[in-house]
Amino acid sequence: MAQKSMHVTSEIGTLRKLLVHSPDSSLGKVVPSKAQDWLFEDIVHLDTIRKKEYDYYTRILLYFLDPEKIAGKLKQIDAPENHRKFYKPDDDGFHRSEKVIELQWLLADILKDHTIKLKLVASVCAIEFCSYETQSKLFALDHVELSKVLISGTLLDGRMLFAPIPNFIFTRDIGVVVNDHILLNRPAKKARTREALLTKYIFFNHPLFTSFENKIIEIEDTSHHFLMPKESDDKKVTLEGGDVMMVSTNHLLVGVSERTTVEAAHQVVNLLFERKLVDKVTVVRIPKKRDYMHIDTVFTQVKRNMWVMLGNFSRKSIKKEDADPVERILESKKKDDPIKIVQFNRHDIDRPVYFETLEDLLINISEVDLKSPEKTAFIYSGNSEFPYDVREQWTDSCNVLVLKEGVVLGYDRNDKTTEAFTAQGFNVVHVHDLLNDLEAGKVRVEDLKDTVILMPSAELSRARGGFHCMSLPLLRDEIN
Ligand SMILES: NC(=[NH2+])NCCC[C@H](N)C(=O)O
Repeated sequence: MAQKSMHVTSEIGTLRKLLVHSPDSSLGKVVPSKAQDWLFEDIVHLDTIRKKEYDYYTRILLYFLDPEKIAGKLKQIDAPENHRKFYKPDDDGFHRSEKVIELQWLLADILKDHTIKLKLVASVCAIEFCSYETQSKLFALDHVELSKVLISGTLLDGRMLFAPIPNFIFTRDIGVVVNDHILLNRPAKKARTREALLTKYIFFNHPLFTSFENKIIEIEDTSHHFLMPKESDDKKVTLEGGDVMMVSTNHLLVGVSERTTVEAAHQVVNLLFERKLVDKVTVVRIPKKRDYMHIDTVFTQVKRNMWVMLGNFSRKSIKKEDADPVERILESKKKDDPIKIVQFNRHDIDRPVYFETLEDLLINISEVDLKSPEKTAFIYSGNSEFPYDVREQWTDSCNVLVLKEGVVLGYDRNDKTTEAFTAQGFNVVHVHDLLNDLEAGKVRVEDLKDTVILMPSAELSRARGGFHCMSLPLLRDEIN
């Protein structure tokens, strides 16, 4: 059988291809007064985020997914006279990996085509309300420069035409591969609208994605929404990839959250069932809160039988409330709405299954869908100790990316969560040391098992996303 070029059936199969976007100058343009609108809580230092943080992500991804590009060459690549050109998408020396795929590079590629350029410039100018003159000016730019301007919003001479899209590094939210299809998002926040537009053009037009022909799923507003008065926003259709998880060949999770609406989840269930893409869709409703934003900020998978999650949604914290009824009643006023979990089965759609707690669902996935013979284990954010649990969740302790089963990338600042990994028998290694050992031949990627790779995070974490958010997996090995 020919090797599939785009296929994802789990969160934990060995990662072979993904889409990323390295921090462009947008991140250096976030101003305090716009930080919240642009979905950052703070401003970040561009040079640090690039050189001291994100470059490590690129290196480790290439080491695992496309080693020919990097193994044994790091010293040369990082020599000062090379000025990081290996990491710069618009530079001739850019790595151009077809495994660790950079969106800006793909965008520049499709803009070589006259018709696509025309359509995309007009669409961007329409959503950004540009003048006709600006539109003509943009159209006159060459494809590489135009790709930069469409992302950063700024011309080479420094003139700002429209807002940057600093959240473009969170490629997860753009779309999710469901078996051999891709489900595109519909962002809830205005700050992320242009991202969705640019990537839609890439998926429909770039030759790398020909295997997605007729397999791109888009969701649309319904007349229920656009004919209604403005207040009835519950019919709005928005969906972000952080709320979608392909947990097994036949099973997709969809979060209903600050970003993804009930109406969108409803459409996803129907669209996927019509196409017989999965048998089960579980809708996980979490409180609409900035801290949580998507389901992947409160849990992600580590191994077939292991998950990292926020204890607030744990069976234990729900039980604790039974202890003292007065306390429970008073406390419950300020507690989050409980999580609600409903699972639909394509063959018996009128009889959904309800799960009481998040752990019940995750155990069911591990033991029923993934047939794990071992007991399911949970690692809790901040080891479930207040206030570390919520502090570390805020800096994405629950948002890890699996490179291969049991080998995950996480932030180095979440100390208590890291301790909880150690208690489960995990090795902990800093990416810097791991890269040195890999280059020295002391360690091989194939030999790594049950390991948390700690990534520098002082600046990156202020953008409010972790490595799960910074990745759009396109190909993962099947797990058996
Ligand atoms: N899948 C995720 N959790 N993505 C995180 C996105 C963070 C980004 N600043 C936002 O608020 O949109």
